[in-house]
Amino acid sequence: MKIAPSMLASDFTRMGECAKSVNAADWLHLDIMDGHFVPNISFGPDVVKALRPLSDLTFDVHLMISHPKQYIRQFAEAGAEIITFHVECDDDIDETITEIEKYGVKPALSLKPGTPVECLYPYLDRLYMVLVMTVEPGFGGQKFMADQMEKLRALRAKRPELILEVDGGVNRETAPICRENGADVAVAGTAVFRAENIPAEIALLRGE
Ligand SMILES: O=C(CO)[C@@H](O)[C@H](O)COP(=O)(O)O
Repeated sequence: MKIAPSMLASDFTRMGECAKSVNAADWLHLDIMDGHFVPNISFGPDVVKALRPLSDLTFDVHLMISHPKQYIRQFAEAGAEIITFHVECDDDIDETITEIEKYGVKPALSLKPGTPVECLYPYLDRLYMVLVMTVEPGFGGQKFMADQMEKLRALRAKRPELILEVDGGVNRETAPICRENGADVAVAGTAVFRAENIPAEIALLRGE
């Protein structure tokens, strides 16, 4: 399982150093929150752009915003390689996927814990990845929701080749549950950035 540390859990006074500190990981997860789709506000495309030259990891941008379509160009130009947006957003889903594809970025969809997995089915053929939220989006440091694992199993059965990412509450205890249920990538914020030995923690979460 690949590990994508979430910069939301990093020390914002030294984000550059924090991005470099997780170079042993696979992807860098960048949580974008607008204070409307979720109650929290994080950071925007300028921060993604500033971090881009500091890391060779795949930039995995997760848009928790009500109107993703109008911001796709900015995040693509900032260096996003994967852009995930939410099936519950207020924009047209197919049009937003088309906008992501227009910039040569890989499109992904996410869903909140209360949203049935079937809501994603009409779009699966167009997606590179699905991000299954294992907490209510908005804040780091929440408890992992194991009941979301059935979504992973349903998606794997429906589209065996689809990349499946999990996000929220992933730590030493819950990472094995994600692996057992077929997650390809796990986002981990608190577990990675609060670790005493970050590379060792990443290896542990990967299952090495
Ligand atoms: O998108 C989110 C929260 O909305 C996640 O990326 C969390 O930020 C993951 O943080 P931890 O649960 O690992 O602390």
